[in-house]
Amino acid sequence: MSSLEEPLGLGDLPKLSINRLERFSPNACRASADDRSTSNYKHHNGGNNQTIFHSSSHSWHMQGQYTDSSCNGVDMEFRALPRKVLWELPRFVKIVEVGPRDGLQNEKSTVPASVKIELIHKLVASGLSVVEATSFVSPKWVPQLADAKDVLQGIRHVPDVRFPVLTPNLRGFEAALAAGAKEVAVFASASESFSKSNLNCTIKESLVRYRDVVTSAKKHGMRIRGYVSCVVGCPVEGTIHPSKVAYVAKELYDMGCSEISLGDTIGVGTPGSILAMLEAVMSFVPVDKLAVHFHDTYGQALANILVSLQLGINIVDSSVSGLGGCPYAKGATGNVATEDVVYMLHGLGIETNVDLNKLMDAGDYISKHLGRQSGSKTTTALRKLTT
Ligand SMILES: CC(C)(COP(=O)([O-])OP(=O)([O-])OC[C@H]1O[C@@H](n2cnc3c(N)ncnc32)[C@H](O)[C@@H]1OP(=O)([O-])[O-])[C@@H](O)C(=O)NCCC(=O)NCCSC(=O)C[C@@](C)(O)CC(=O)[O-]
Repeated sequence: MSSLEEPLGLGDLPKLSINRLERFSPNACRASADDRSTSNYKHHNGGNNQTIFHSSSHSWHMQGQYTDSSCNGVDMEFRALPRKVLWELPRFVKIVEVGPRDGLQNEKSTVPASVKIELIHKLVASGLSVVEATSFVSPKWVPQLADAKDVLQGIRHVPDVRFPVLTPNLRGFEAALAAGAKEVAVFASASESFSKSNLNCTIKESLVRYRDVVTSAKKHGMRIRGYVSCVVGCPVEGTIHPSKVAYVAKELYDMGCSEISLGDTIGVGTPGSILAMLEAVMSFVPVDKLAVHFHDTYGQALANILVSLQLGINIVDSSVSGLGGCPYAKGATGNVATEDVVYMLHGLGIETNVDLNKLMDAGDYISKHLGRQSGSKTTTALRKLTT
């Protein structure tokens, strides 16, 4: 990665020539070795999820206590800020790339299976370890993904990467199994209207179907992801109450889904509404089982991710180049771009194991195929700098 692609961190701020910020350079007012030991090293989720507030070799450090005598009261006050805001951030975030499925299911022209396969290979080459590959849904409903079997066939030899696929019913599950899927996802909604338009059934009916899918998947030792869509708003019903989301999330979790992804399908959430929704869900589902899935219709997705991370969530869904939109959610734009998520996370010193450069190559590949500019602001900015 060239220096241009390195996200600006706090350590870069003195270059902005703002005097007061110079105090925040990485070498100013370093914590003593003792400070960096136990008191500033926090674990949560029973120790599985280390927070960023640690003393590793990230591009910048945020120790919580400072013993350097040159630090006066004002310094201390400013130094408390990153601690206050960033204390809960995880050290590592798992990105679930949904571009090949969520991204391409809404395209006007159908993308050939060979292009989808090449895209998935490129995404994997960037370091992504979970790529949602396709859906085994009715081709009458989503013709863009009618080639699900061919896509799975084309990636069957890729080692060490998880490729979950969407299954709306037992029929889809069986087709996925026969095609070699090792992991499936079921997708319910917190909105009755959306459930009807997306699955042609009520929320309760969908949960009954999913119980069958989960039971069968478990028999085959498969991991099951559960989605809840419309977690803050529905294109028909408007605002969705957090209790409805909590109910569906709990049902999916209780039936055996190992991870619950909370989808703001139409991208109307703000950190305020997301916080309220997450608080409700977290009363029923452990935070380390939750993922967030934000569409960026109103430009709120990165802010919503940040607030989710602050609450302890460390799994984020995103779509390369911001591809996407749901065919049954009018007006919804793409998912938050994976490139932008990676840029933000790296800027916060959070590890992802993703190479931004290679990820942008994957984004360029699919954008070129679709004949349009990348929907990633990071790619747009960096490409301008480098060409
Ligand atoms: C659930 C159904 C099938 C019900 O659709 P239906 O019409 O009520 O079902 P049906 O049982 O009457 O079947 C209709 C036809 O589809 C066939 N069929 C039935 N099932 C399958 C299957 N699995 N695979 C292939 N074919 C299937 C079935 O055999 C029949 O074929 P026909 O006899 O007419 O020739 C339909 O509504 C459907 O496929 N819906 C999926 C829609 C979809 O994929 N939407 C996008 C998902 S995105 C999302 O939910 C949000 C998310 C996850 O991204 C998160 C977020 O952004 O918030």
